[in-house]
Amino acid sequence: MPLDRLSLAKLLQHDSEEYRKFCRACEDIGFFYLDLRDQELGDSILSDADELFRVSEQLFVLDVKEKSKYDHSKKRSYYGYKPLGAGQVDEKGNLDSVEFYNIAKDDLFGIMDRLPQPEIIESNRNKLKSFVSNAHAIVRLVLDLLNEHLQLPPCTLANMHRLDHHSGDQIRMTRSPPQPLNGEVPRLAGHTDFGSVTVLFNRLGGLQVLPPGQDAEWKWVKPLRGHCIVNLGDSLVKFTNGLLRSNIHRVISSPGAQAESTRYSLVYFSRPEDDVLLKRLQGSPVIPPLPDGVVEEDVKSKDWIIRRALANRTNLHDKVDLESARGTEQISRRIQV
Ligand SMILES: O=C(O)CCC(=O)C(=O)O
Ligand SMILES: [Fe+2]
Repeated sequence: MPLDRLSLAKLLQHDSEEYRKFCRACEDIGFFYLDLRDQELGDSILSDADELFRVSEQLFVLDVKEKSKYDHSKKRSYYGYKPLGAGQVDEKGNLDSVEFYNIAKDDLFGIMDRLPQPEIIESNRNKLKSFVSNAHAIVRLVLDLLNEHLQLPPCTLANMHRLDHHSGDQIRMTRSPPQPLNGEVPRLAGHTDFGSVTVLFNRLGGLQVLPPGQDAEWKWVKPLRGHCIVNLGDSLVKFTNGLLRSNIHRVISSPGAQAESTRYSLVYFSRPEDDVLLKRLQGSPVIPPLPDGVVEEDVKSKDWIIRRALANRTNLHDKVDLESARGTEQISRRIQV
């Protein structure tokens, strides 16, 4: 997929051509590469990511019984461990083939009761915090540029995403075993991200996006050295009544010889603060109005995320209803009905 390659340095300097490309990418696709090289914040997060990929290897190598002590899904929390195959990916009942470990920003910054963590996480709290601070700075840049593009009152978006306030922001580490013979079933089913802005690092192919339109086909997103991938999530679609786009994406078996290797990814998900309502924002002259007679539901960020994160878990439901896991996928397709 020929995604834009935007430069962090240029966006921080508010280069007008880069800003224009950024705004277009957020409306049309909702996915772009961000070149992090030769910029202080960028170099810092690249080095955090290198270290956390090593931490992730040491985490996932633990015995599954040990890791499963940190599966909190029965307590309706998506933090901690999600075992391989814990989620259903399609109507046929096929299971995912990726394991996750989710670490709450609020836990790292001491604004929630600490969850129990394996030693390898405990001993790397400072690195994890550094990654969160840097990822959050990238998120803040994206939100401030979008705030300007939407002509919202200053800091409208930033004030819904404060680092020291309760939110579902999290780091996710993922590992997926080699699957050279299992090309048909996605490792992670097609979805839009639940929150606001995602900052993603991966090293092997496997990620695909579904462009807009009726006849769209899945396109590979190739990892690029020195870059992260940034994508927008459901809340920005809801805040802007569909002006901004949250692209459907999935993870399948890596292409060619890469299919023989274990795939890791490292993600930062930023999400609106827990009590923020996911509704069209007031005060922007460019956000389209709701159609006549449409009244939006009052759904809080926290409830939206928990519903989506746990809806496909086979240990929580007698029968998984994939429809109830959906977010803004239908809007993302941009198919006129
Ligand atoms: O592993 C990847 O490349 C993407 C993961 C992803 O989309 C997610 O965890 O939401
Ligand atoms: Fe995702």
